[in-house]
Amino acid sequence: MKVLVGMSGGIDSSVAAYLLKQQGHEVMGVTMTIWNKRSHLTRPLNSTSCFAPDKTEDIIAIKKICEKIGIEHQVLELSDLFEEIVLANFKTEYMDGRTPNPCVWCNSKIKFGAMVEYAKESGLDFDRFATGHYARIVEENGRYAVAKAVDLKKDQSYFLYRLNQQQLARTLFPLGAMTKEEVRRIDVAQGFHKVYQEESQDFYDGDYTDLLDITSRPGNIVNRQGRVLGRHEGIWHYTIGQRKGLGIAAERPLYVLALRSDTNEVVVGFVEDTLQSTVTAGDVVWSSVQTLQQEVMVQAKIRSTGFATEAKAHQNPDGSITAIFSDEVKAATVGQSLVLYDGPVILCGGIIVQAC
Ligand SMILES: Nc1ncnc2c1ncn2[C@@H]1O[C@H](COP(=O)(O)OP(=O)(O)OP(=O)(O)O)[C@@H](O)[C@H]1O
Repeated sequence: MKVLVGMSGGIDSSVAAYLLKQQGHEVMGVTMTIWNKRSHLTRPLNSTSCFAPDKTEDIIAIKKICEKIGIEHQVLELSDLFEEIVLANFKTEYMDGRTPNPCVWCNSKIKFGAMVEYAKESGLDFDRFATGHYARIVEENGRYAVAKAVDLKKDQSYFLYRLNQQQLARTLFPLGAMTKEEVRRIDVAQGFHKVYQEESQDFYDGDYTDLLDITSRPGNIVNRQGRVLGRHEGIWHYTIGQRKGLGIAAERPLYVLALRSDTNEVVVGFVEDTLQSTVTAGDVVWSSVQTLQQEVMVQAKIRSTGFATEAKAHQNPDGSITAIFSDEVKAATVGQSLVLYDGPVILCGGIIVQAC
């Protein structure tokens, strides 16, 4: 089989490409560059970031690894698309007071979407696209679904729930059944990386004001009753559930409860105000099932970190999904994703529109 592997220069994609080659596939590496338009920004991330390999030395290092594995390598310049699709969405969401997860968006729209299509249009010949993600794809009753990785500590299935059936059908995750330890051992044995590489951590580690080309709009920090407690420098500097850095003295710790874009207010409250039991998500992507015909018990995740917890889920007449958690969850955030699992397998997921 001809397999195109997304190469970030990190341990995981290097080992994924190596394993596919060992299995006898015809492998080729591809690296997308997406930050070129924004070279004025501080370096987005550590050297293994999904978004980092835009510097010449990074590309040279990736090409060296590909040479070692014995595969061809191509660079695809996608900064226009990244700007149009991921950054534009990120900006709109933030300006509207939501907290988006750009990695979820980028995976479905760019990495497993536009990049793969662009690679085909550029004349690259391949049957499957592979990455070094820790996740699995299962096929049942004619449908593909994303499932958790065997190494639960490394599981990245949450970030991949928006992949559609067509994307899943052409995708391979060679590391899904491996532990990070095993992968690291292969990397060391093959000498792909001389120094230990940090994992990708976040989307962008600079100031969002620079990234989004927006000017700060100071406003009020208020409590749930509307009483003004302090001032803020722009609502996008805050995240729901945040406790530190509010700069307000109170008898008990305060948490960010909501970001109101219409009034430009940050709403704060006490820990008990951050707890919710009912979370609703729209713009649903169906993975192992096409619909929820009746109420089902699931394990649900409302953010990329932490484990899934028990909930009862149902589909609403407008197509959205609602999870009612057995134990209250903390700071479910509008704009993040609600992902429902049946054991290790993703049933569906969507963008959180309401939590109470
Ligand atoms: N710029 C890129 N071009 C092509 N594929 C990429 C790029 N960045 C990341 N990928 C693919 O997406 C996978 C997951 O990316 P992520 O940023 O989560 O890195 P990671 O888990 O630290 O993996 P790695 O160790 O390979 O960097 C990578 O293993 C790689 O296959």
